[in-house]
Amino acid sequence: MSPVAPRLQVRSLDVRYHTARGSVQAVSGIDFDVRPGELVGLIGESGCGKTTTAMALLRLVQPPGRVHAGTALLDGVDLLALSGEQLRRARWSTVAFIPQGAQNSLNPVMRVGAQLVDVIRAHSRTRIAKSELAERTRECLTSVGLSSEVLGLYPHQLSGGMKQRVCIAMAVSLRPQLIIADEPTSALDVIVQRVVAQTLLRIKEELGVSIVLIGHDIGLMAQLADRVAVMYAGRIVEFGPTTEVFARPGHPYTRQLIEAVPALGRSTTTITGEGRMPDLRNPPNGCIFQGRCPEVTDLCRDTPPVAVHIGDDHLSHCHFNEPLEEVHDG
Ligand SMILES: Nc1ncnc2c1ncn2[C@@H]1O[C@H](COP(=O)(O)OP(=O)(O)OP(=O)(O)O)[C@@H](O)[C@H]1O
Repeated sequence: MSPVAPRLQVRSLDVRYHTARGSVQAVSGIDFDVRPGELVGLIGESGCGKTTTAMALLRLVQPPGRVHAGTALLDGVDLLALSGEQLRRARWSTVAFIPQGAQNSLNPVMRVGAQLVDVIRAHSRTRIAKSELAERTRECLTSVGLSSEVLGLYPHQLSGGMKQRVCIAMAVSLRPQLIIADEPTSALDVIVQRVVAQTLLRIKEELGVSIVLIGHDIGLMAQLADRVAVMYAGRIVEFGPTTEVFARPGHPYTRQLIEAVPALGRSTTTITGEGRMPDLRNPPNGCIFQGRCPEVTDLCRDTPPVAVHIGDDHLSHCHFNEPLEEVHDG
C-alpha cells in the first residue's frame, strides 16, 4: 500500500431504500479512499450504486433512502456525522458536487459572472470585498480554460461544453478539498466530452483537488482516473490503479466490462455477460456476482469472497484470485 494518507476514507458504507416491496440494498458495506490530488473513478453498469454512493457522501440521499452504516472521513472529519449547520458550511467550500446534466442547472436569466459571485458569496465563510470577488471569478474561469469574457454572457450564449466548464468553475470557486462529479460528460458530444475531461484533469493538477468521478464510459475513465473502483450490485468488486485494473483485471466482472468497451465510434457500453443483476431486495448468499459469472462454483454460491491483494495497491473480491496478501473484507 502507498504511504500517502488518504484525503477521503470511506468505510463500510451501507445505504438502503426502504420501499413497500422491501429494502433495496443499494450500497452494501463498501470501502474506498481518495488521496490528495487524485481522481478515483467509480465505474459499473446502471443500477450498481454509483449515484447512491455519491449522494451518501454529499448527505443528499432522499427518502425512502437512508444511510444505514459507515463513515466517510474527509481529512479526518466524518461527513456522515456532520450536523445540519456544519453540512451547510461544508457544501461547496469543502465538498463540491457536479451533478448529472449540471449545465442545465445554470440560471438562464443570469449572466455567468453573477452566478459565480452568488455561489462564492453564499458559501464563503468570510465576507469578500468586491474587487476580490471579481478577481476570484476571473481566476475560476481561467482554471477551466475559459476567458473572462464569458463572465458577461448568459448561458444560452454558451455551447454545452462551455456551460459544463462553467459548472466546474463553480465547483472549484470555493477551493474545496473534494469534488464529486456524476457523469459530467454525459449528454455532450464526443469531442466536447474530451474538452470537459481535460478540464477535470487540469483542475486536479493545478489545484490539487481530489475528485470522485462517476461514469460508465470505460474508455474515458481509463484516460482520466488514477485509480478505479469497479462496482457491481452495490459492492466494490475490484479497486486499484487504472492501468493495473485494465491490464490485469482480477474480477470476472471487470473482465466483462472491459470486453464490453464499445468499438471505435460508439459511445455506450453493453454488457456481454449473461443474466441480470441480482434483486437487491434479496441479494444471494455467497458471491454477489454468482448469477453472471462464467466460472461460478459451489464455493461462490455459499461463501462471500474476501478482498485479496492481487497486486500493488490492487484489490479484488473473487475466490479464484491469487492473493499476494489477504486483507479485511469491508
Ligand atoms: N428512490 C429509490 N427507491 C428505490 N430504489 C432506488 C431508489 N433510487 C435508487 N434505487 C435503487 O438503488 C440501486 C442503485 O441505484 P443508483 O442510482 O445508485 O445506481 P447507479 O449505478 O448510479 O445507476 P445509473 O448509472 O443508472 O445512475 C438500484 O437498484 C436502484 O434501482
